[in-house]
Amino acid sequence: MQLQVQSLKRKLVIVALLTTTLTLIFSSIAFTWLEYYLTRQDSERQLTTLGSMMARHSAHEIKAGHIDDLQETIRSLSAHGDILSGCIYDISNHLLISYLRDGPSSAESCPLEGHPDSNDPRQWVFPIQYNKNVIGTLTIQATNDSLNKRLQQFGAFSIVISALALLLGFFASSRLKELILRPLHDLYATLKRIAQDKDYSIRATRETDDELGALVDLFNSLLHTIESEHAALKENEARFRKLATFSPVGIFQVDTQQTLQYVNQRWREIHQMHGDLPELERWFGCIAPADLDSLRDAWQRLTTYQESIAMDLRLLHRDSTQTWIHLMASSLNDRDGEVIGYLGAISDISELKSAQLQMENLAFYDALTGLANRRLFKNRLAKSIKSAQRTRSTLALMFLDMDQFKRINDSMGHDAGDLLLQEVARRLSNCVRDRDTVSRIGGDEFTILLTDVNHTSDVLTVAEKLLEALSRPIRIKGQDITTSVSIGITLTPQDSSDPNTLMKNADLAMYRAKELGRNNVQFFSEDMNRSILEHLSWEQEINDALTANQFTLAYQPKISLRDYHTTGVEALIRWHHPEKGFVSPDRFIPVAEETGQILAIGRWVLERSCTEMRALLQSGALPENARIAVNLSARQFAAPDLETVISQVLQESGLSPSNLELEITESTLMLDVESAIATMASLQAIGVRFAIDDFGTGYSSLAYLKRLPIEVLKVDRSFVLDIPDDTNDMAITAAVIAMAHKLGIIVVAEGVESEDQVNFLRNNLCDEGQGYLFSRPLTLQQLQLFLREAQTATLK
Ligand SMILES: Nc1nc2c(ncn2[C@@H]2O[C@H](COP(=O)(O)O[C@H]3[C@@H](O)[C@H](n4cnc5c(=O)[nH]c(N)nc54)O[C@@H]3COP(=O)(O)O)[C@@H](O)[C@H]2O)c(=O)[nH]1
Repeated sequence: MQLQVQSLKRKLVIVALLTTTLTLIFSSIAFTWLEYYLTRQDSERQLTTLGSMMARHSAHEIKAGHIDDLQETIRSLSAHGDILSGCIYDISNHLLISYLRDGPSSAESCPLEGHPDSNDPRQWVFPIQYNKNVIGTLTIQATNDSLNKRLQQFGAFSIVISALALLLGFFASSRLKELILRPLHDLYATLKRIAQDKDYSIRATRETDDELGALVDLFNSLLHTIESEHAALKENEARFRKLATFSPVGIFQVDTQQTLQYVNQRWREIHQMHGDLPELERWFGCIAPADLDSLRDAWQRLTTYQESIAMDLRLLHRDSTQTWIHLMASSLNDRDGEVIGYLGAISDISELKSAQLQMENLAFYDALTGLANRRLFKNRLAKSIKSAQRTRSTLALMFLDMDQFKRINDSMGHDAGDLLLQEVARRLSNCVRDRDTVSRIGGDEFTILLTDVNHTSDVLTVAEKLLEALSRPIRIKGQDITTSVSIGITLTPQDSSDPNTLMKNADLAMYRAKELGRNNVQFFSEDMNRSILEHLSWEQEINDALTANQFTLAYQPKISLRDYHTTGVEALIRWHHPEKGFVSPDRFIPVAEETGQILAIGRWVLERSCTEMRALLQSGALPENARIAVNLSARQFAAPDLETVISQVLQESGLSPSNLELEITESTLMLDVESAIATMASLQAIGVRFAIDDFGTGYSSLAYLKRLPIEVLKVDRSFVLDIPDDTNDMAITAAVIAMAHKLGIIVVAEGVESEDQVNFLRNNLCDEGQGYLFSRPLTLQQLQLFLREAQTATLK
């Protein structure tokens, strides 16, 4: 800036001097030339006049022959300093008389005598006339001496004048500089000081009354405005700072780089944070993990779309305590709308929250036991029903009523009654999972909501646990009190999906339990009651059957429909109950599946079938590529140790994996296709083959079928059953066979009972058949006989 001011000064001086110099040069040249021209003209006029006068005068003297007088006349030319020579000639141009300024020896001579005119002086020739007759000639030669002298004098004068003018110009420009630039410089210096000191009270001094003075006035008035606004701004800021400092609300400011710029005292108090301002991330780190995602989400929306924040959050302190805060934040924008930061406020709403919680507690919780009240229970029941409908899961609603509570309450007083209810509530809560809801819906009535019920037997287990928990004596006021409850149970979706109906169902079931002699559990539906009880007894009996070796295996041959040879056998479990007789696998396998007993049963079936198959193969009863097909239930298939179990069984029995075929139903495979593919692939890798059982009864997803490593597909017997009467079933069976062949899968038709069915299956190129037509499931001995007879028949 300084540099520019100096350059302005220099420019001003240079321009002034240059202008003056050029003006002087041009005017000097012009005046000199004019002077020269005029002086020369004047000198020539004088010499012409002198020559004319002398010629006229000489005429008389020549005529009169007065040569002496002529001499006198010509000598008068000496009065004129510039005349070099004057010569008078007669008519014949003979020199009569002459005047030579520098004497006869000078270089000058009379021109008509033919002397060279070396210096080229100016020359005039005048005829001398007498009575209009030319009687002679006068010549005059003159130098430019006086002209030159005059020019020299003029030049010297001009130089002196120019020098004076230049001096004057320099002086004038310095003065000008002083007059214009100094006020400008002062103005500049003032501005610089203001900028440096931020002191808007400084004023520039007005020194002139001209435009510069007006500029200073304008500048000062501008300063005045800025000073006032600055003061107002400072006042506002001071007010804000004071407000912020003493504010009961925590205030914070974040810049666009996401750095905390300012927090007030209250903000620090709420956060229990002192020292340097934390990074925004560290601040976020103080927020309870449960609220962090929503805060990040809101902050993202604030910084991206300038959406203001207003939310409740929990702040975690180092001492593990927490503070509820209400956070509000919005963007700060400049005049052009550009975001320049974010301003926010937080207030401690812990007390508000706890009051709210208390209110909620009053509204939703039982003040005596702290359990959910009827309102909250019904609320949760409705929500759980919806969620169970979505996830296709089962809920159980239990209605509990304390037996003899009124008697205890009346005899021991209400205090004791309250203590009893509190203890009952505690014991009930201890018997269920956290996600289940226990509530006291009034007096001595409790309800329990069990979510995600896997098996109905589990509900009974919980109910029995509750009965047991409450059967233990409760010590109140030094007295052991024995109490019991009657429990009514209803299930959704089985009984109803309406909350009120379910409450009514459970209530009714509870009354039935009371009628049946208290300390009792009853399910709402009779069927359910029966089936649950049956279920429980089956569970026990299966355990007994396993230990008492009541299970056996039957084998049903699979026959090639091309040449009717036995390709393998399917192992089917049989249970000969000591009292009930033959129990169908359809009856006990689902129970074993529910209780998990299927794992033990399944292992037994695998071990027995593999061992017996190995013996059959070794005896040559079956061809060496024959396979034993073993059914795997869903739970078995999903067991993480399936591969280990199969490998162990194969190793122990000595059966080659290539002689083992595992049958899995379509529905089992579809439970989790990806993991089914992985399980099958790992077993296939050791040489075990897979068959898909009951094909057509489940999802029949051909898309999945392509992805599953299946080698055998068993068409469900429900399709074979009505061949040749049901054209639909026939079309489906034919299509399934064709499709499976396209995928390179062997097809086995189940439940083949007639020749017509065989003909149809053969016509449609079905590979194998299994059914009563060929053989019912056989004992090992029967199978051996069957195979022997088949071999004999083939030989014949
Ligand atoms: N997880 C296990 N499941 C097993 C095991 N053993 C049997 N089962 C499954 O139980 C269901 C009933 O089996 P079962 O009563 O043994 O019936 C089988 C055959 O007897 C019957 N069958 C065979 N041919 C015919 C016929 O021509 N007509 C007719 N009405 N029924 C016939 O079909 C049953 C075999 O079916 P599948 O297994 O689909 O090939 C049954 O689902 C068995 O799978 C076991 O050890 N583990």
